[in-house]
Amino acid sequence: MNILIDLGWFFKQRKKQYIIGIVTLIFVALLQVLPPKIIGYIVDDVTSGSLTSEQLTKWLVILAVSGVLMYIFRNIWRVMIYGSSIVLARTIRKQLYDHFLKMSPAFYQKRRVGDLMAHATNDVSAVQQTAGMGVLTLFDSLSTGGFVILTMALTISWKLTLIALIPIPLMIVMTRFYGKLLRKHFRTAQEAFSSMNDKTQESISGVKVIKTFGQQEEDIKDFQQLSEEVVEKNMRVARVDALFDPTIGGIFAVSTILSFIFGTRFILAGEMTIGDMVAFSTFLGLLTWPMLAFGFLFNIVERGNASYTRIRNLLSVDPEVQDVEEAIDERPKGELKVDIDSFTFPDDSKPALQDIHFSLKQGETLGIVGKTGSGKTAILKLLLREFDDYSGLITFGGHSIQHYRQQRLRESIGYVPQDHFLFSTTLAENIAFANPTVQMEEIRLAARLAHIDEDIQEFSEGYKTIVGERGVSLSGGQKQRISIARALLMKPELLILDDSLSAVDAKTEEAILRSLKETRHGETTIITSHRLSAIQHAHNIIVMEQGRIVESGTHTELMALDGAYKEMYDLQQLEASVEQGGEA
Ligand SMILES: Nc1ncnc2c1ncn2[C@@H]1O[C@H](COP(=O)(O)OP(=O)(O)OP(=O)(O)O)[C@@H](O)[C@H]1O
Repeated sequence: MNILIDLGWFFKQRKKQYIIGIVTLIFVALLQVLPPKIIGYIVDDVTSGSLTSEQLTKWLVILAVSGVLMYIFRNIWRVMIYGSSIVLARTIRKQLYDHFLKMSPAFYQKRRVGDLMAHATNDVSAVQQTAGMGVLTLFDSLSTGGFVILTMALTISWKLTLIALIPIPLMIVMTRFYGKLLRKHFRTAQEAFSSMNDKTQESISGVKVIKTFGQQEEDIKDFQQLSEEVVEKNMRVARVDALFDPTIGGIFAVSTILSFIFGTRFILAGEMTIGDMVAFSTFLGLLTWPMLAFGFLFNIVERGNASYTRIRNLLSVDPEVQDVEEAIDERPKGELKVDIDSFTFPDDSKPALQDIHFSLKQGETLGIVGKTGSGKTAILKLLLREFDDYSGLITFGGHSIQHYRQQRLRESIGYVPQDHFLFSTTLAENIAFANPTVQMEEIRLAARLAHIDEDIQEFSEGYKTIVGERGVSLSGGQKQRISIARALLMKPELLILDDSLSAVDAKTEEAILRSLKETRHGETTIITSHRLSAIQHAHNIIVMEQGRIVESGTHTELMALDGAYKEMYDLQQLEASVEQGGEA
């Protein structure tokens, strides 16, 4: 029952609705007691031959009125209690969503998307059940059961009532035991569901790779195996589930047998009338639901418990990167100074960056080059505050980047990542992602600067063309340029192109770089690239090797050094001339 206490914060929020719901529920329970009592009276009056038509009408009117009231009250409690449980699901889903958005990439590196989705769907619905059906069954079983038992004891025979209740403690013990078992199995079933969810997500996202490598059959086998596990673990849950009803039914049967044996004796002894016995057995029938509900209650509550524990475990993970107290609430602007002594990725053993020192005045362009895995993106990740755990200091506009509100820092940086992500919406909305209210003219201007406007005009619906599964498929270069337009639209103080021109041809690359140079006068730019043509005109270029800066300077200075940069340059020139020769 812990979960009902753990959800106390929500019950407090919806106090009014729950009170109305529970009070009407209790009224219904009270009203339910009337019909058997009335039937008992009618039976006795019929047996004694004293029933008048007036009396019969009176009883029938009472029955009809209580029926109408029960109809109204049942409706009210459903709206109040079930309605609140839907609000709870929405609240928890929002808590999870807010939490997901607060978390840094390190969090996602450790967790699987399918698992996170399972938390936001299956687990939330199990908790919703607890706040709806769970609360209902708790109060319904207690109030209906309580009133029925009290009426039986006080108006018919307390002795027979006690006899009928003899097997109840056994029922409580058994349902508690099943409840514990159920919680354990339900948790493992939810974990299996998470894994299957994850597999489905991964297979659908990676379907092209799976097909290209002819791995469909293997993938189907993997999926089947996970699916089998889900079935097997849910079967365990179902097996425990299946124990509740027969146990309760069995115990109820014992109660009925006991009350018939002893009821007949009491009638023969003159302690009870036949009408009393008829009423008593109807009351016993009314106890079926509270008893079953009691079983349901354990069932629902234990599922809710397991799911709420999973959700709370997830919510209790603090974001690695957080705003400091009284963080600067302004967009940083000005000189960028990077002094990183050392940085190691979480769970990694050797540093990814060491002794990285450079500065960049406002309006300047920095080029970062180096072999794959040399640490170019790692520097950018620290600038974006994806990780805070490094020794050294990065300042932007004279303050440590860790002293700005993260939101402000991110607003001032237009980051075009290597792996582009476009949403399944229109091209215009994809470009205006960071500022959805922006005018179409500005969207087009950004697209023109990124040299994607012409391509977009060629699509049948222009800027309204939908991207992704439901719409047009874009080439790698087109996606890159849309991502660049998206970043440019933010009018960032610092534009970062992380190898973002790799999929466009040399001519388009040059045109984009020229537009950037012409339009971004006072703003700073960082470009990482394998292709030296992209950074050749930068004010400063750093050459990375195994997480360290091995050379730095302008293109001319670096060429004069005759080191790693010159070697890369010569190699790329050679490649270019071979390609040209090949084409000729
Ligand atoms: N999240 C991470 N966790 C652990 N190690 C990482 C992580 N990201 C990158 N690395 C490692 O850090 C090193 C530097 O990677 P980085 O992505 O900065 O290289 P890069 O120069 O940008 O390469 P590329 O040009 O291929 O993008 C690599 O050895 C890489 O394996």
